[in-house]
Amino acid sequence: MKQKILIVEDQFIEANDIEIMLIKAGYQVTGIAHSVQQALQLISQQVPELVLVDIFLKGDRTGIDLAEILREKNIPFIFVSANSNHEVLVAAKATQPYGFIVKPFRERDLTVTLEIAQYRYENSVEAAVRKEDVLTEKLKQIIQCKNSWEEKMQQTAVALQHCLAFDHIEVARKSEAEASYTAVSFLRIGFNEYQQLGLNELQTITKTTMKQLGELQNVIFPAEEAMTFSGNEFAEMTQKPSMRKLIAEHFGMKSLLVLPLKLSNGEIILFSFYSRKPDAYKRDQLVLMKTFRSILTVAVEQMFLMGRMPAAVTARVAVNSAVSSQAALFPGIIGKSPRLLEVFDNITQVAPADTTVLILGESGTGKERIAQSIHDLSKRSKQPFIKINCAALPANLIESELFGHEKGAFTGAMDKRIGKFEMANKGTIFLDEIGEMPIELQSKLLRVLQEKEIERIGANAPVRIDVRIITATNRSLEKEVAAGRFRLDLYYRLNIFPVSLPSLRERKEDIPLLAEHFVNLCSQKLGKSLQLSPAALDSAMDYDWPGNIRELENLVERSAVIAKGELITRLHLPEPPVVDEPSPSPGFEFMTNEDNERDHIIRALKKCHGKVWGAGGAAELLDLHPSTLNSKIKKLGIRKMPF
Ligand SMILES: Nc1ncnc2c1ncn2[C@@H]1O[C@H](COP(=O)(O)OP(=O)(O)OP(=O)(O)O)[C@@H](O)[C@H]1O
Repeated sequence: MKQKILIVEDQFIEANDIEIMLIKAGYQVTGIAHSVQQALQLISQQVPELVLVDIFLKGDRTGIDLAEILREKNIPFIFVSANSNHEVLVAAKATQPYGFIVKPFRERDLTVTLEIAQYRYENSVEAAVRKEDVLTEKLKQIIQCKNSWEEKMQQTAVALQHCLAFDHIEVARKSEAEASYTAVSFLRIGFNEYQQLGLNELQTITKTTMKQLGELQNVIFPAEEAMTFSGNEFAEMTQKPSMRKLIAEHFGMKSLLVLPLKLSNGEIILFSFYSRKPDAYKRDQLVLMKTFRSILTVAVEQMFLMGRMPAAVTARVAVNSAVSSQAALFPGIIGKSPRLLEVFDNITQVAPADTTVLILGESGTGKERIAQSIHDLSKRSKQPFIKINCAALPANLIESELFGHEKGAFTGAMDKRIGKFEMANKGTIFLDEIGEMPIELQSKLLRVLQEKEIERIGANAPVRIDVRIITATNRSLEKEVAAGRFRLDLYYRLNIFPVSLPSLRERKEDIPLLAEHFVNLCSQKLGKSLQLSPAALDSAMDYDWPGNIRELENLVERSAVIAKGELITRLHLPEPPVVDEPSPSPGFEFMTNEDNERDHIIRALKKCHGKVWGAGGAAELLDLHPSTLNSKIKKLGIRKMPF
């Protein structure tokens, strides 16, 4: 039986059309609402399995307002709208819909969108179940090993990290008889690396006396319910002196999720997860943690039976040999910044499943490396990992490259050829620069995703394949969809599990480690023992890195070759960005289109201080692809000069 669907649409005729399409396709329509209020009324009478929501509705509330309520109620929804401008897409996307369908649409578009929604929903449910299974298994192992209480807690923290990302965790115990908590807490300092923070550490780091710390510990917050605090709520909660305020201020934490566990003897164990991201914890994370509550309670209770939590905790850096290190799991991926750790968390979560992954990030941020890691950490690791760059192939070759061809399928097809998809069978295919895939081919890719079969050009029967798909792009696919260059249904199929890679500018704290790594690689290559001078490192920290890690890697290599001795005293960074002055006002003379375009680009470059790529760059401002802008700069002969 297909899903029960509620239609929320204020245009009578359109609502009617949708209803006819749905019924014809075998869906059950629970009702048609013309406003948010009416929709809520209908939902209170019968909960639908999915809601189709128009964005602009009669009344003062929009479909986006309804979407937020639906998320609260855990009811999946799809937007239906004629308006696909970028701002609306961004606002709609923030509500995490299961699909988006643009009017006017055909019956087939609607049914495909519904199928994708179903697939995505099942995937998210399956992901939650998988996380719970993995956590249960890990907790069992932790209980059985003969470690101390703190070690067990640290291992529990590591296990939880894969379910809920955090930068600091505190586990506190409050017995009925006692007025204050005893707590053990860990600050994340690397992937699977935590520093245990006891009162002694806090005293040193925060320059607070033991007496003051004792007083702060006595400020206890009610802990009956699982709750999240972010944004203003977090700021308000951390106004008055307390341990929470101390942690927030000294470690830069910006949001909190608290999860109280009530043990059978009445004691309360309070898990506090802190994150440096202001919006890390929302309803979804809360729901997920609540589902883990019972398995955590049982596990913590058993850990208690084996050893009490110490009243005063001595601090030390907790390094656990039982957990795999970053170097072992992600060889060659350097960095410890919170943004990169978040990426590692995402990868470890998604790698074991067959879920399709979309890697987003500027050029040179390491998308290919990350794709390789996902493959290496998956159960397909012994099978092929096939990469293909959709931007590097001429449009007329991509199809045969991807799907292969039969002998004589087209002029020049002298032999039968196996395509990349077939080569990747049982393994993983990595489609880089997916945003560049020609629209005609996108429907074929969609078919592979839906039917799990491919057809060689010129063949008369499809071939079944079992391939995990990882894609990557440095473009905004939403913008591509809005511009009609990328299929919305394909976007939803690919965007099941997005992993966003930070630019190097967003994780400058990793530059010293990365620079050292590349210097070591050069030393090996050149048979020297190279070092980077502090001044050269400082210049790297000040630079904007539009080309990200690849640019850093290339610059280190170039500077190493140029360096006279073994000390690299200078990184040969590009000259500060400089651009022409726009042409003087034309007065009564007419300007050509070319002059206008030239001036327009120069103004944009000046506004962005000469930056072309990435966030805040001229390409973004002009809504152009950076390489398109670069070729225009060349073509229009825009020269460099100081500004
Ligand atoms: N975290 C990292 N640590 C060390 N080296 C890295 C890291 N990330 C990327 N690199 C190196 O930087 C270079 C660029 O990485 P990669 O090719 O994966 O980037 P990309 O995002 O796929 O680029 P593009 O979008 O241009 O295809 C590679 O040589 C890669 O090995």
